[in-house]
Amino acid sequence: MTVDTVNSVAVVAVPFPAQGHLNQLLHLSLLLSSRGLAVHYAAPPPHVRQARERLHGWDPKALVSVEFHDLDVSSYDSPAPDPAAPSPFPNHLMPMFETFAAAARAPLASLLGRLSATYRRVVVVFDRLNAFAATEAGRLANAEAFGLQCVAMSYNVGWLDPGHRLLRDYGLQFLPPDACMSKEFVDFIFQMEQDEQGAPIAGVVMNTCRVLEGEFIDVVAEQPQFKGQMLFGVGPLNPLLDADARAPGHDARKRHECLEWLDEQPAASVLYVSFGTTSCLRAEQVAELAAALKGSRQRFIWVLRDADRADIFAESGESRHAKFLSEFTKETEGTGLVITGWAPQLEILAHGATAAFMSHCGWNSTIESLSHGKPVLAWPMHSDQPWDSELLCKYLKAGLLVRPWEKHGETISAEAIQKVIEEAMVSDNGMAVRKRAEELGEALRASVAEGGSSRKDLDDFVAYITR
Ligand SMILES: O=c1ccn([C@@H]2O[C@H](COP(=O)(O)OP(=O)(O)O[C@H]3O[C@H](CO)[C@@H](O)[C@H](O)[C@H]3O)[C@@H](O)[C@H]2O)c(=O)[nH]1
Repeated sequence: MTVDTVNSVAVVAVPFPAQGHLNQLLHLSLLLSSRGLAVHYAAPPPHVRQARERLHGWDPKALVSVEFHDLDVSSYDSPAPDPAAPSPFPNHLMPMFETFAAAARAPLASLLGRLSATYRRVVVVFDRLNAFAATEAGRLANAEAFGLQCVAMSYNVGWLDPGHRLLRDYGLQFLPPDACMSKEFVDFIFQMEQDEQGAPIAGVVMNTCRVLEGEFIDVVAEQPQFKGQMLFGVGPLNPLLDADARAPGHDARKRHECLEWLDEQPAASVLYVSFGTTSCLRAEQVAELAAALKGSRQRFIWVLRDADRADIFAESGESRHAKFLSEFTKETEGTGLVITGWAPQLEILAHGATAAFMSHCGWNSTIESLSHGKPVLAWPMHSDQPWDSELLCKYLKAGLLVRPWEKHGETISAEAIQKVIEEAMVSDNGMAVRKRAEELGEALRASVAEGGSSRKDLDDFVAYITR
């Protein structure tokens, strides 16, 4: 591949505007720009800013290698999430999702038009929720489109055929999408799929790899919907940090205080607790979890925050738990830390003092945890998370279930939570699950290293788009 071949290709990344998606396309953008490709990242202005400010695991200086573009969309409501809502799905984000889907197409088309006039080829890598980007790429003679799959590939197997033999063989349950997502969001996905039917898609880049989902990737490749598409399993996309948990280019003066605290703790002694960016716990559930953490006498870091707003910069920064926290932090001083702001999750997971992760099983959290060799205490909240929890606990055997999704309407008692914490942190079974996660961590590291399957798929993807 000559320098000219690389230079004559522009990659345009089009993320879906929510943290768990912005993040993955930014990792991929940085990986591609580190290979010398011209990469453009296009999103509504607050989401460009969000993706840049929350970048993790990379030297922030790397951001200069990507060109960021604002896709101006009209204003939308950005309400606070409702922790007491009957459905755990973050429906408060719907006005923004709908505005984005309707309005981002025109500014994207104009960006693609400009790039198409300058470059030999324009490669659009779009979040698979944004199929309109593939339609726009299809209007240009020198553009092609690849979807980025931001959730487990095995999720597609369940989505296409919940009774598939592979699921039956492993005793895995796939819940219908409309059980775990709001009706509005399911309708939104189907509407987008329908509108863009026939959009020309060259292939799918997957934030997963053969170590985790080889059998499922093979099944998906056989499905009529994916026939003729190339599949590239390039994950984990998140950087893999060493156990000293120092991201490249890190500035010791800006290191989060929780990392200093972790430095003081014994190896593999801390439970990390966090539920991503789209979930809230009801006040009574917060109290039960707090009692479990205290009762277990295990060291912990707990990220206690609500779901993001559509525009995270509209957030007040105040925690609704401030009163409860002033007491709890006194009672647990020395044993645990509570973070109400943004936590450096990758660094925490990489740290040698971290033993395990109590998580809602968002796909980022799942793959970030496994890629740092840490098991998951699975507490799925909505969307693909119940599936990820099945995969983690029953298939990969690197997770322990805190509570099945079916009980999402109930408050889980402190005793029940504490039992799982103790199982993970001190029992023989917990040790076996931790060992299994460690093995997977090593296998994932090997996947992205020279000779590994993810490295090869990324090489193949770059070779194909620069052909
Ligand atoms: O204080 C925090 C909180 C979160 N994170 C990061 O934020 C991301 C959260 O992503 P994820 O774990 O996937 O959870 P959600 O934010 O809930 O992600 C949404 O998007 C995912 C990808 O589509 C889906 O798998 C989830 O179900 C969906 O809720 C991860 O990279 C975390 O490392 C931090 O760094 N610090």
